Formats: sequence, structure tokens, C-alpha cells
Amino acid sequence: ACQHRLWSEIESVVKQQVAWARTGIGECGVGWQLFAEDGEMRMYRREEEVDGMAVDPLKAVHTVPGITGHEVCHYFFGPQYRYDWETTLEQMTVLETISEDTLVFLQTHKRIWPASQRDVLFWSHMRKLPNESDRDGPDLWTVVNNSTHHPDYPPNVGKCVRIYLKVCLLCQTRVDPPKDGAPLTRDNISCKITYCSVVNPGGWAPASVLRAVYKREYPKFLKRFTAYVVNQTKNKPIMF
Ligand SMILES: O=S(=O)(CCO)c1ccc(-c2ccc(C3CCCC3)c([C@@H]3C[C@@H]3c3ccccn3)c2)cc1
Repeated sequence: ACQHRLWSEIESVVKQQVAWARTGIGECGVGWQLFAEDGEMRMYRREEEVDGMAVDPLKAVHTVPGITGHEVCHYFFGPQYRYDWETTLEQMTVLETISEDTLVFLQTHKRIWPASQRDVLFWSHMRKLPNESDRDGPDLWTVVNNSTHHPDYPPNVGKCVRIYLKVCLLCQTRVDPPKDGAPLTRDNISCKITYCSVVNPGGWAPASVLRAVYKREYPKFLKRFTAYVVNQTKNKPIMF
């Protein structure tokens, strides 16, 4: 797959998105506002408009006990799980399997009144990253989703308005080994999750409506998805 047509784009977008996800909210520049908080979860956004459309970048950080970054990325990337946790999903198709860690998806999301229905076509790439800050620590894992084109599915042909997105899920596992040298259990691990997304809604939709949708849907999505991973993994061996 290294010679695949998308390979160089994937390499550059993954590097750019991971660097962005690693940037603490304090160094992200001005204008970021905390808009949702729930336990360990903090969600920030910055109001930005492109051609009069709200394309507010979002950055969420969350720490979830009992799971690893590999497990979080595995359930986020895998098409076989998506209908279980993505509540706004109406239809999902894998258009291309580029490699075991790179897929091309076409998704239609449920219509959100009064905006017209949306679809999105993106490549999704999962990758393990070396832990640069702690060489002995567990690796980082990431999934990057980036809008792309496919000759058989041109945008805005059917009823759906094509949206354009860039998403990065970056996960860092933390291990606190038990004092008495006992074997590691899920009580000794947690995962620091950073979720970044920028969504261009494609066609016109009132900024106030979009912002209300994002305010409602993003916290729900991250809570539901992480609860799903905890539930799927609780009786399984830890996947580092
Ligand atoms: O992280 S992912 O790659 C996970 C793979 O599915 C991803 C996340 C979010 C979206 C998304 C993009 C735009 C919209 C809106 C824009 C105007 C009308 C539909 C929605 C609808 C709002 C609901 C939504 C928002 C946030 C999270 C989940 N649902 C969702 C797509 C993919």
C-alpha cells in the first residue's frame, strides 16, 4: 500500500493532524472556548466561517480509565462496530480497502432539520506512533479521517449535500503498575484521548443551527463512543 495513490497525502495529513492534536489548547491560539465539560471530558471550539458557513474547529480531550489507545482506535476505525456507536449514521459503505489500516468510507448521516441530509466520503487510516516523550512508555495510537474523492461517487448528485471533514483521534495509554508486582489489570490503565475535527457542512446551513447541532452531538458522540469501548473490552484481555 506504500505505493497507493493516496499514500503521500495520507503521510502528510497524518503528520499534520497528529502535530495539531498534540498541541495543548493553551498553545492553539486565541479564540478557543470551552463549550462542554463532563467529568474528565473537556470540549473546545473556535467560531470560524468559510463562505458564510460555520466550520468551527473542535478539540476535545478526555481521560478514560480501563482501556488502551490501541483499543480506542480499533473500535473507532473498524467498520464492523460503527453502527453500534455512531448514532447519526444512516448508511455506511466501505468503498475501498487500501490496506488493513487504510479504508475509504462513504457515509450518509441522518438529516438534521432544517439542514438537508449530508454525506461524507473519506479515507480513514489507523497507525501506531512511537512514544517520543517516554521511550519505555506504551505507544500512541491514532486514527485520521480525511475527506477525499472517488470517481464513482461525485458530490451533490443525489439528495445529499457532501460535507468535508478532517478528523484526528489521538490516544495515549497510561499504565500505573500495581505496587506489589501483581499482574496488570484494567484497574492499572487509562487512556488520554484527544479528538480534533473540522467539518465544512458543504452546502448552506444556518450557522446557528449547525452550532446547536455540534453543541448537542459532539459531547454525546464522545461519551457514547468511549462508553462503548469500555463495555466491549471489559471482559477481554488488554490490547496494548
Ligand atoms: O469522527 S468521524 O469521522 C466518525 C465516523 O463517523 C465523524 C464525525 C462527525 C461527522 C459529522 C459531520 C457533520 C455532521 C452535520 C453537519 C451538517 C449536518 C450534519 C454530522 C452530524 C451532526 C451529527 C454529528 C455531529 C458530531 C458528531 C456526530 N454526529 C456528523 C462525520 C464523521
